[in-house]
Amino acid sequence: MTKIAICGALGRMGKTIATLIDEDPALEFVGGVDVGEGTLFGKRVVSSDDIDIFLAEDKPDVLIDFTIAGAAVKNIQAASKAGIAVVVGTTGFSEEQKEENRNNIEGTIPAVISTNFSVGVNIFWKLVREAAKQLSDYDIEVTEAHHHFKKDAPSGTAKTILEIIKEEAGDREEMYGREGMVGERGKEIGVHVIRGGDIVGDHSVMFAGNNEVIELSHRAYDRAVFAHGVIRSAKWIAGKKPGIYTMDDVLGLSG
Ligand SMILES: NC(=O)C1=CN([C@@H]2O[C@H](COP(=O)(O)OP(=O)(O)OC[C@H]3O[C@@H](n4cnc5c(N)ncnc54)[C@H](O)[C@@H]3O)[C@@H](O)[C@H]2O)C=CC1
Ligand SMILES: O=C(O)C1=N[C@H](C(=O)O)C[C@H](O)C1
Repeated sequence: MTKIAICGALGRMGKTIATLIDEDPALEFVGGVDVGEGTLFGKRVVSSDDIDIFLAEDKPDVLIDFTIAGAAVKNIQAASKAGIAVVVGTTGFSEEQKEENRNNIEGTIPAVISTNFSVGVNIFWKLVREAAKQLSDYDIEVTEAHHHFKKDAPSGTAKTILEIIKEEAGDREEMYGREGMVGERGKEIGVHVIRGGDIVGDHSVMFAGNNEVIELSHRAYDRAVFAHGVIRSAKWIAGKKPGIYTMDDVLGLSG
């Protein structure tokens, strides 16, 4: 039985993940951490100030983090001190925060970190990579849409898409929206962010050439698609060697 705790337990993703853990006979939900205290599936959710004592007392095998970037850095540090594996879905990290996470993880604990835990998105990224490689001279535009509560922009998934395109189609400037006399299009990647309603998560990449357009897109209809990937990762990471792993490792798609 793998014991799991969740940081951000009372949030949208936290509750979705806890529901799947509760239904899984191979997993035990031991409780969580959030800004305020509470309960979830009969287990305590403690204040983030008490994370060290919570980890020492409840001893999860895996700590899952879906919070905000600044909080996630501290939570990963706490897991590292306690020697607990982590699965991190939080997005919006700065380069400095990513470096801090690497320092806390490498050589100390195993971690799966992904900007998107949906299996579909992980395959979508591979399709984007192939298209960017083959159509490196086409004009490329990335669009993402999310619910109106989302704090970071562009989404972590869109940032991963931008990294992939730059790796395959050459380093290009990002152009966030366009307004006024913008002149002829340059060697850039247009980036467009939509926020509204309860959109779970849409991403699309357009490759526009002469007389043809190819568009690849992914739409999540339910947060359960992310949560299922998180559960798969939590089962996979328990007992692994220290280091940072990706969903490619979890899904056996590396190499
Ligand atoms: N990688 C992936 O597949 C996915 C990533 N996300 C990311 O996960 C994060 C959370 O998303 P949602 O659940 O929609 O947000 P949310 O706002 O519903 O939940 C975040 C929770 O974290 C709590 N929190 C804030 N500071 C904390 C701290 N110091 N310690 C513990 N808890 C703290 C908040 O009170 C809240 O309950 C975002 O960064 C989002 O982009 C969301 C969906 C999928
Ligand atoms: O905040 C969200 O909701 C989501 N965040 C992730 C991101 O920033 O890419 C993944 C998903 O799109 C939902």
